Amino acid sequence: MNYYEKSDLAIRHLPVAFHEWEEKARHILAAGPFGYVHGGAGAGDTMLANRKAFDKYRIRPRICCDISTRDLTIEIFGRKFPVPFLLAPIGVNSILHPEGEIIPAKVCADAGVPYVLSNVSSRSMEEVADVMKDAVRWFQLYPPKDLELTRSFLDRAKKAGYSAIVVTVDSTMLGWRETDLRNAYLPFLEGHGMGNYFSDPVFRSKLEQPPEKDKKTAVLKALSEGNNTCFTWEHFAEIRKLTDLPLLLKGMTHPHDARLAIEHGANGIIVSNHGGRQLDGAIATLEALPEIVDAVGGDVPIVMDSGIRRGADILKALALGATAVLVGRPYAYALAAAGHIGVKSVIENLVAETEFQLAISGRSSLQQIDSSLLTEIEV
Ligand SMILES: Cc1cc2nc3c(=O)[nH]c(=O)nc-3n(C[C@H](O)[C@H](O)[C@H](O)COP(=O)(O)O)c2cc1C
Ligand SMILES: CCCCCCC(=O)C(=O)O
Repeated sequence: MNYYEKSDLAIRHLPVAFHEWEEKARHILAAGPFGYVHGGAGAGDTMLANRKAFDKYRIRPRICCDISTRDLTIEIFGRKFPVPFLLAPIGVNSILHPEGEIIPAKVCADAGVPYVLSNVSSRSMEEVADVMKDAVRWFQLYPPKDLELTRSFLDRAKKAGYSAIVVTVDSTMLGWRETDLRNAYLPFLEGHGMGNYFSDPVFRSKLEQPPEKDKKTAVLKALSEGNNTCFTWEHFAEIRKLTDLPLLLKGMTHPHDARLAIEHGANGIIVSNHGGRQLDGAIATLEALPEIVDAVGGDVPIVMDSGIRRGADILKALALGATAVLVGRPYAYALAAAGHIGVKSVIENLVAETEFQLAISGRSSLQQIDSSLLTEIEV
């Protein structure tokens, strides 16, 4: 995208930076939904640490390099993606916009950016797949306690064209979220985020009454499946046996867990602390990344998230060894504030800014990004 196209966006008075989208969303949303997206666990220390970690690194540009062509493509599981980011799984999008996950799915499909659909999406995985046509999509799974239900989710995802499964393991118990406690707000209890459960034949077969007749019991049953506090490596190995799709394990910050994930059949790992929403006081993901990169030794792709807000963040994560990153809250705020045009604008700006940053750092392709891009400073 060039400056003239960008000025077209400016004419429409759309926000540009993350904090502007955040403020727009704060004004548009009621306290409950806004607090749910915005909040972190406990004192919010980890959420803050995720951002501060990026300040420890500065980009040291090279000069007099030919940057007349720029290549932002990456490859994961044999597929080429146009940019080094995917949209993170964010559940309950109906608290942000009536069309819910349909909007980010459509925008991703148009832009060629892969979309990771949440297990607790408001819309079913089939509805989302329908609007994405042939575009790349992954499905995120909160491993249910019930193996038959797990199999059903995995089979449905494969049938609906999802090409990888992201198993999130850092939220088998929801974090201590003080904003939500203060607001007495949990979107699931209002029926949000049940698109995949309520449309699932196995899930429905376990209910005495269908969700249409007894929603409260169905919601509580779904939540109890997802609150899978017994989950261990043995269960992950079971999931491995249930699908031939590539499996990524999301929610780790320890290098030993990265190795264990690979030993138990993971094809990729996602370094994440859930945007600081789960374990307050936990290590920032950018701080955890280098040790994990060492431990993995190039065996599988490493995706990283938590705190990615702009192009410089993406380049820093890649320079420290990530293959790609996930973008979370930025698109959630844009969805709430401006729907389709909002999410589209966030993606377009991120692509454009990443390309500018790459070029002005003296590199013409992501293959040239390594630790020599960065210098660590005292903060
Ligand atoms: C409102 C909200 C809902 C989320 N829902 C999910 C989810 O359903 N599944 C999941 O694996 N991660 C979920 N996440 C975590 C994101 O995938 C991602 O790890 C996080 O947003 C990254 O942090 P950041 O948004 O601060 O960059 C959610 C995050 C937010 C903010
Ligand atoms: C078993 C349901 C857990 C949903 C967690 C949603 C989420 O990831 C978040 O709010 O963060």
